[in-house]
Amino acid sequence: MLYNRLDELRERLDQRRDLARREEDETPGRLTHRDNMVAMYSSRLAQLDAVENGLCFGRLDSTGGTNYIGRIGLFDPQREPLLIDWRAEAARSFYTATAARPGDVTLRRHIHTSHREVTGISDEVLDLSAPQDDQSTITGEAALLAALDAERSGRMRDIVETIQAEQDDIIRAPLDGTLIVEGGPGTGKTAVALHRAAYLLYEYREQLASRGVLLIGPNTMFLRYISEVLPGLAETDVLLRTIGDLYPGVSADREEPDEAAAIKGSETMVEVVKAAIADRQRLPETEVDMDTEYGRLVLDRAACARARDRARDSGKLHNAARPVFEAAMIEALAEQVAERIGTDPLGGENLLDEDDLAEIGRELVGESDVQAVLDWLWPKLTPKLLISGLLSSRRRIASAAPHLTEYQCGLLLRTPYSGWSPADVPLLDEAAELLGSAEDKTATAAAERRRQERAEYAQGVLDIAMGSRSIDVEDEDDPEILLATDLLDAALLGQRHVDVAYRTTAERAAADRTWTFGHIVVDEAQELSPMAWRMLLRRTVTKSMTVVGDLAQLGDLSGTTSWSEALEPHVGRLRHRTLSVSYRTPAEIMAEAAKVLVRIDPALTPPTAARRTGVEPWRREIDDSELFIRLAGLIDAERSEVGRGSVGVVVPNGRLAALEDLAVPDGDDAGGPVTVLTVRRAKGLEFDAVIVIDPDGISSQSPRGDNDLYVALTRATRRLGVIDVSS
Ligand SMILES: Nc1ncnc2c1ncn2[C@@H]1O[C@H](COP(=O)(O)OP(=O)(O)OP(=O)(O)O)[C@@H](O)[C@H]1O
Repeated sequence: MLYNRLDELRERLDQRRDLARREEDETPGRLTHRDNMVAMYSSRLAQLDAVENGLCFGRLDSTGGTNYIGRIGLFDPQREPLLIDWRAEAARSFYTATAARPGDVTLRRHIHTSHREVTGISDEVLDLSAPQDDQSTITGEAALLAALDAERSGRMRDIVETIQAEQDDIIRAPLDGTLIVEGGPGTGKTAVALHRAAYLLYEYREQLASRGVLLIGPNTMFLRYISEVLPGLAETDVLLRTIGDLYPGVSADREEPDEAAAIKGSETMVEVVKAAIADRQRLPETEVDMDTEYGRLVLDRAACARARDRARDSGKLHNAARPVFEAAMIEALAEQVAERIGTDPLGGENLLDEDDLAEIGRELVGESDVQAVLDWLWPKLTPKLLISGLLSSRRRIASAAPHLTEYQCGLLLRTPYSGWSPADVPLLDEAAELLGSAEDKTATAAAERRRQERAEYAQGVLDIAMGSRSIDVEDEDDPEILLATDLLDAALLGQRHVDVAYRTTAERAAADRTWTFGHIVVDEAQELSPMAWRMLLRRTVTKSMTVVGDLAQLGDLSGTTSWSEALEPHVGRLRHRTLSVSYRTPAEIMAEAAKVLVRIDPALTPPTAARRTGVEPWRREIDDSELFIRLAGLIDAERSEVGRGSVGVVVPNGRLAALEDLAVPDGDDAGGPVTVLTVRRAKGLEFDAVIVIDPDGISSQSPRGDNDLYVALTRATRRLGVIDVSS
């Protein structure tokens, strides 16, 4: 019945899309309207396709009746609920009712399906005095344990069927303010962060639809790993980004030494960027000369300094202050011309008046020699020009960052046009803030801004009404909503000829550096440097954020060591929540990792493992010369243990090149995929079996090497092996 309803809805959307496609009115406004409608229907259809598997996964019996819980809400034609969206308040006790505190819940049933078939159920009877079906068994943990033991495919799955009470509490926490979620490895921080994004988009639809939600992850491999979770929950309007690709038009894939990244991440770089800009506001050694139609004109250093001071004192950003500098320089040049051609031979006042001077000034501005001098003394700068100019000149680095040693200056130095590293990106953003736009602020620019605002408004209203709302599918029947979007389209997008193609909020946000989001979720947040936080905090006006991380897993040298120090000065008081149970790492493996955790900080305690597997971690010592060949054999053995499950081989940075040929990216006849990776890449990921190579090498590769080793040892869901390398 549920699937019949889903099919009906799909068919209806499909018909509407066809109808929209056949729209024949070819006037520009109607064409845009048609394209928008087609895109929106397509995106809604994709959302319905995404919930096909596991559409309904739970049943909740309470004294008030029976409800079915699923990925979306469905209603019958009489508007009676058929399926309750997992995020609705009515579904909440599915996650929170316990035997000790059942509330009015009598039975919780997990329904297991494969495609459209029910393959099993597991029941938890919460009120033992209630009449029981003979078939019911008390299997509250069965669904959870089955999920935890399941093979990992290389893509994270959602946990919507088995969210635990402490996780539910965080997922449904109010939107306002900044929430810090801490928890050890495998406690579900990423899972909770993703489900919270989906929940917030459902619960605060109108607030968030037009501004969108941004999720920051540590690297692109991680973003790929989590990329299927939100679409599977029918949410497509979350922008997933690393800090390195948050700046539109920049893809930061250049590698650099950790030490260089650490320098760039420090907050002192704000002053360095300011100094680099000041450095580009030059003065000539003695004088500058220009050939003009009035002959050769010369301005001395003092005259240039006066013009520079006037521009600096204007309080404007560098690019906006350029016209001030230009005006002061032209004034000085025009006076020189006036003296030359307007002097009264009889000794009276200069023969040229204000208007003449202005006319001379206008002519001088158009002179190419004059412009070349102005560009040299006060160039219009883009962030990319400024930062690449800074980092490719030892002289400029030393002048803008006098606090750095020569060795540190050398670390920052790079050849021009050699691409951007992730740590460069917050510098670009800082530069963009300090430079201001390099475009002339002409009337056209203002008009463009107004046009954008109008388009954004229209798009926002559309998003709210149609595009990015969560699926509460019966709205599809609501004539008011359809009428509203049709009217908006006709009025705003059509009659006013505002030329916006339909783009999701996430797409529009991705293209706009100054976009501010309705909510920001930061995963592996301990890795963010002070400069990265500055960049991110510019993307939120409301400071509504969910920040998840674990300080014990901090690897980045300029990362976060205290949440309150990093954030409270910018966002005010923080709210804190903790996750205490590790769902990934079995007790046997957690015991191994705990030995490293005490080295990091004896006061820290590891999370409690949700399960034991009975499989102890193994340890071998292998001679360096035999490592490759013997490791190949050990990987094969692990693959046969975990079937189609995944194997991860975590190596010190320096061994990656020698061992990466052992990877089997997509799996083969012998088993599932094998990934060979450094700790940085492994962050946030998990594998059925993990082999950690050369733990001492990992520990000693960075001042945070023990943290890295702790991360490496906690990536396995089932099996762990450790190989010490001797030489
Ligand atoms: N309630 C749950 N039901 C089923 N699986 C869960 C649950 N909570 C977490 N998991 C699973 O546990 C594993 C670890 O979760 P996740 O990656 O979110 O943890 P984490 O705290 O982010 O870990 P790390 O800090 O090591 O990156 C994932 O496979 C996740 O799906």
